[in-house]
Amino acid sequence: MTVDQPAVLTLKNVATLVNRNTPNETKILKNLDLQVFPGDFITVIGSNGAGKSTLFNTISGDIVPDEGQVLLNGQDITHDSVEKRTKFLSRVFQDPKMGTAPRMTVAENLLLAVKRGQKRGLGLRHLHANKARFKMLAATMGNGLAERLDTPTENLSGGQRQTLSFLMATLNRPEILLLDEHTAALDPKTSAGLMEQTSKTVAEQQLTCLMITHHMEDALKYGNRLLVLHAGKITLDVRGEQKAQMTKEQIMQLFVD
Ligand SMILES: Nc1ncnc2c1ncn2[C@@H]1O[C@H](COP(=O)(O)OP(=O)(O)OP(=O)(O)O)[C@@H](O)[C@H]1O
Repeated sequence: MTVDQPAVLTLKNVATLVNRNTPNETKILKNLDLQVFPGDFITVIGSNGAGKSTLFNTISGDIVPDEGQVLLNGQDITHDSVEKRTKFLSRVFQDPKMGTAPRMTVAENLLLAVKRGQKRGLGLRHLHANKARFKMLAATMGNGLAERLDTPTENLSGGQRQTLSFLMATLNRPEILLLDEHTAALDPKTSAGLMEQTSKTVAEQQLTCLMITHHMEDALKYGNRLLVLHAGKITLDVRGEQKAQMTKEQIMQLFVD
């Protein structure tokens, strides 16, 4: 992470309303400002309903904010569609079923990920040419995925499927990677394995990444920066040594307060 470089992603005074112009109108994100710098690995925590998913939906383009702007490398992308943003942004969701096409094999899914954002698509005939690379990539995950390249993803375990989603999301080195509780649906051992792999990939590729988690330990252990969201506002934003010094108890206290 380099704060002396210009921000990759900027949220300027972003506000999101629901039930607009009704008596139930509520502001979810409350004029939020955020600058994400190249190589930032930000863990995002907050109680249920704090606005974490709304924040990610705003970054991904699923939600257009009612006020404020979203900028990528200084360019206004506030009104750019989700599809347009897939050129620079990848997201992995909590549900292992979300990131992959179930009837397609592991290799075919990986080919889809390679094709993403390219003007001219790669035909399935390119599968063979990419097989060796896919096998090598899958082998780095160390969970048997490399032996299942020709298996439809619906026949994979949840852990393997989520690992594949993660691989697909990082294959083309996205400028921004959003991890939306991506290990929450996995058993503790599998979850820990994917978290280690995540940390390794983010470091190796020097990715800029935001990760929502409800695991305090993971929020503290991983990343260079920690955000706490509460009632639509960022109530804590620490990085580097300051983050490293934080304890679980201090974070819990923030939630109580
Ligand atoms: N379309 C909507 N209509 C009404 N309220 C909404 C809508 N979308 C979100 N909310 C409310 O906005 C608040 C923030 O929701 P959001 O899903 O962003 O929180 P979160 O921090 O991701 O929560 P969780 O940890 O439970 O996933 C919640 O109180 C939620 O009920």
